[in-house]
Amino acid sequence: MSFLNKEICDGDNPDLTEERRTATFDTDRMAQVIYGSEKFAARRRQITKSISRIPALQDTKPLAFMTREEKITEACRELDVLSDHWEQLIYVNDEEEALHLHREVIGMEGHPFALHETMFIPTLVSQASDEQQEKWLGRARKREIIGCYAQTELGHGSNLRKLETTATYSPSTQEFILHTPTITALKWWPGALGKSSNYAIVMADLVIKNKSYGPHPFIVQLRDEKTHQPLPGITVGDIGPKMAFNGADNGFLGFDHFRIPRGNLLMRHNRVEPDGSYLKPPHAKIGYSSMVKVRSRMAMDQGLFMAQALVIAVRYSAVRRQGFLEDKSQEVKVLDYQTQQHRLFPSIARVYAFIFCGLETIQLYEKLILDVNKNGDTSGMADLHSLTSGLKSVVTHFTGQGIEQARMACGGHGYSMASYISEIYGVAVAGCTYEGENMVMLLQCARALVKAVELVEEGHPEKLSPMMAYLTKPSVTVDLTVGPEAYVKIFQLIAKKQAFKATEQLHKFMVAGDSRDVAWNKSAVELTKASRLHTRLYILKTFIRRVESITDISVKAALTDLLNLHLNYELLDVASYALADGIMSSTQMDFIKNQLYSSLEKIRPNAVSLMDSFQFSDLQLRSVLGRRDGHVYQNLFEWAKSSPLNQSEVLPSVTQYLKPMMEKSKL
Ligand SMILES: CCCCCCCC/C=C\CCCCCCCCCCCCCC(=O)SCCNC(=O)CCNC(=O)[C@H](O)C(C)(C)COP(=O)(O)OP(=O)(O)OC[C@H]1O[C@@H](n2cnc3c(N)ncnc32)[C@H](O)[C@@H]1OP(=O)(O)O
Ligand SMILES: Cc1cc2nc3c(=O)[nH]c(=O)nc-3n(C[C@H](O)[C@H](O)[C@H](O)COP(=O)(O)OP(=O)(O)OC[C@H]3O[C@@H](n4cnc5c(N)ncnc54)[C@H](O)[C@@H]3O)c2cc1C
Repeated sequence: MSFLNKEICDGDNPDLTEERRTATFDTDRMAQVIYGSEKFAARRRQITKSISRIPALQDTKPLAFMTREEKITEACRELDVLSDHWEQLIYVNDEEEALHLHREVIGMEGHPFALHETMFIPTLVSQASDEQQEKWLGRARKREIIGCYAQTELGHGSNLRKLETTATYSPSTQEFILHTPTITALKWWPGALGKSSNYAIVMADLVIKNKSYGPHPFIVQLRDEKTHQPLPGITVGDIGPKMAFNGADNGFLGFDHFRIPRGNLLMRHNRVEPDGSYLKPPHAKIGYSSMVKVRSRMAMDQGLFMAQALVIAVRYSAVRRQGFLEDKSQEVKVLDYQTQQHRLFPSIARVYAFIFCGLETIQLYEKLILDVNKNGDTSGMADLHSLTSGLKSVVTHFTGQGIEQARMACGGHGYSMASYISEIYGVAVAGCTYEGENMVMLLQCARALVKAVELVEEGHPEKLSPMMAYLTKPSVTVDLTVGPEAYVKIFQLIAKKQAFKATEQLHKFMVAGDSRDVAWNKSAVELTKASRLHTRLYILKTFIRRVESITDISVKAALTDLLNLHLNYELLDVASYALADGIMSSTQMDFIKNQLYSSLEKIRPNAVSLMDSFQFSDLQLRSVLGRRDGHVYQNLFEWAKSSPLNQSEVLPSVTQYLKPMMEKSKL
C-alpha cells in the first residue's frame, strides 16, 4: 500500500523518497496522535507555514559558528520579530502554540523568554491572588516585563528547606526585606536571570517575628523598567558558559536588605496580614507547584528532544550507504543493518511512549490547578508529585541515552555540530539535573511507594491509589503469547517484588536500630530501582492504553508494531530481575528476543515516516544531516565552507606561530 504523504517530493534524495513511498500510514494522521488532536496538529503546520513566510525569521548564519553573545543577540532579535507577529501567528495565551513557536524559531539553545513562559507566568497563574494577577499577569503576558524563576542558590538546589535567602517581614513598614546573608545564599542558575529579566519570582525563607516559615514565592522587580539597570540593593549577572543552552543567560542574584511591599508575597494560598499574622496554605507544598508544572511537561518535552535527534539519525541512515549485503553491485542503506535498527528503533518507541505520558501528565496538572484554585482541593497533589518525580527522572535518563545512540548511529558526521545532535544532547541532559536532580526525585517517588507497601503490609490495600494497586497482585504464571496484558502482568510482578524488597531492607535496618533517615540512605539504591520499575510500568501501560484508543486502522497497526517492540525491549532490559526471582524462564527470554528481532523488521519500512510524522521543519531541526530533502553531502560541504576558519586561506595563527616555528626548525 502506498500513501500520498505530503512529505514526498521528487526533488528529494531518491533514497528518502523511496522510504516515504513504502509507508503504510498517513503522516498527517500520525501527527494527530502525536500532538493529541487533529486541531493542534493542523495548527502546528499552519504556524510553521506562517513562520516560513516571514523572511526575518529564516536562519542566516549557522548557530554553531556564533559566539555566545551572538547567540543571545540573535535569540533576542528573533523574539522581537516574533513579538511583532505574535497575534497573527498564534492564539494569544495558548501555551502549546507559544512553545511550538519558540521551538521552531529559536531552537534548542535557550532564550531570554524560556523561563518567562515556562515558570514565571505559570507561577503567577497558580500562586498569585486575583488582585495580584490583575497587577502582573496581563503585563507579563503582553511581554511588557520579562520574568524568571529564582530558587536555586550557590549552596543549595535539591534541599529547599535549607535555602538561605531570607524575606523578613517588617510590620512597621509593611514590607519584606530580602537579604542574601552568605555567599552560598546567592541565587545561582536561574535561566534568563543574568541579563534579560527585569522581574523574578524569588523563593525565599519567609521570616516573621524571628520565626521561619520556609520557602515562599515573592515577585520582585530586579531592574529599572526604563534603563534596565539593576535596582539599588540588587547584584545580578550571568554565571558563564554551560555545556549547552548557551543562548540563555542563567544568572546569579544577591540582595542587600532589599525592600519589597507586603503585596509582593504571592498570596493565593497563604497570607501575611499587615500585623504579621500568617495564614497557612491548604497544603504545605503548594508553593512548589511551578516545579510540578514543569515536571509534568518534561515527558513531552524530552520526548520531542529525542524525536529531533531520531529524525536526524533515521533520515541520515536512509541516505547513508556503506557496505554490502547480498547484492554486491550497490552498497546498502545503513538503516538496513539490524544493529542500526536495534540502536534506533527502541528509542523511536520510547519517544512515542514518553509523548503519550506527557499528554496525560500535562492534563493532570491542568486539572490539579483547577481543583486547587477553584475548590481548594489539594487531594491530587501527592499522587501527581510522585508520578512526575519518577517520570522526569526515567524519561530524562533514557532520552540522554537515546540521543547519544542517535549521534553514534550517524558515524563521524554525527560528531560534527552540523548534525546538531550534540546541542540537542546537551540541552536534553540538563533535564537530568533541573527540576530536581534525578536521584533526589527517584527517592521522592520511592517515598510514595514505600508508604503504599506499608499500607499493604498493614492490611489496608483499599487505601491504595489506582497507580499502586498492582502491589496487591498475586504471583501468577503468564503466557506471553496472549499479548500486551501478559507483559504488563510480568512487569507488575517485577516492580512489586522490587518495591517490597526495598521496603523490607529499609525496615530491616530500622529494626536493627538505625533511624529511618539512616536506614533510608542505606536502602537508597534499592529504592531508586523500585521507583524506576514503577515508573516504567506506568509508561508501558500508558503506551498500551493510547494505542488501544486509536481509531485509524493503519496508524494503529504501525503503532502496534512499535508497542510490541517496546514491550519486548523493556522486558528484556529488566530480565535480570525476572530471572533472579523466577518470574520468567529462559525459554520465555528466548521468545522475547525473537519477538524483538521480528519487530525490528516490521518497523523498518515505516521508520522514516514514523519520524517524519513529527513534522519538524528544517528551520527547527537546524541539522545538515537531518534535512527533509536528504541532500546531505553537498550541504555538509557548504556548511564547512561557511566556517569562520575558512574565510581566509592563511590564518593569523599560522603567520604568527606556526610559520616562525617551522622556520626556526629549519635552522
Ligand atoms: C522545562 C520544561 C519546559 C520546557 C519547555 C520546552 C520548550 C521548548 C522550547 C524551546 C526549546 C528551548 C530549549 C529548552 C528549554 C528548556 C527550558 C529549561 C527550563 C529549565 C527550568 C529549570 C527550572 C528549575 O530547575 S527550578 C528549580 C528546581 N528545583 C528543584 O526541583 C528542587 C528539588 N527539590 C525539591 O523539590 C524538594 O526539596 C524536595 C521535593 C526534594 C523535598 O522537599 P521538602 O524537603 O520540602 O519535603 P520532604 O522531602 O520533607 O517531603 C515532605 C512531604 O512533602 C511531599 N512533597 C514534596 N514536594 C511535593 C510537591 N511538590 N507536591 C506534593 N507533595 C510534595 C513529599 O513527598 C513528602 O511527602 P510524605 O508523604 O512522604 O511525607
Ligand atoms: C540548565 C539548568 C537550568 C536551571 N534553571 C534553573 C532555574 O531556572 N531556576 C532555578 O531556581 N534553578 C535552576 N537550575 C538549578 C537546578 O534546579 C538545580 O541544579 C537542581 O535542582 C539540582 O540541585 P543541585 O545543583 O543543588 O544539586 P545537588 O543536590 O548538589 O546534587 C549533587 C549530587 O548530590 C546528590 N544528592 C543531593 N541530595 C541528595 C539526597 N537527598 N539524596 C541522595 N542524593 C542526593 C545528587 O543526586 C547529585 O548526585 C537550573 C539548572 C540547570 C543545569
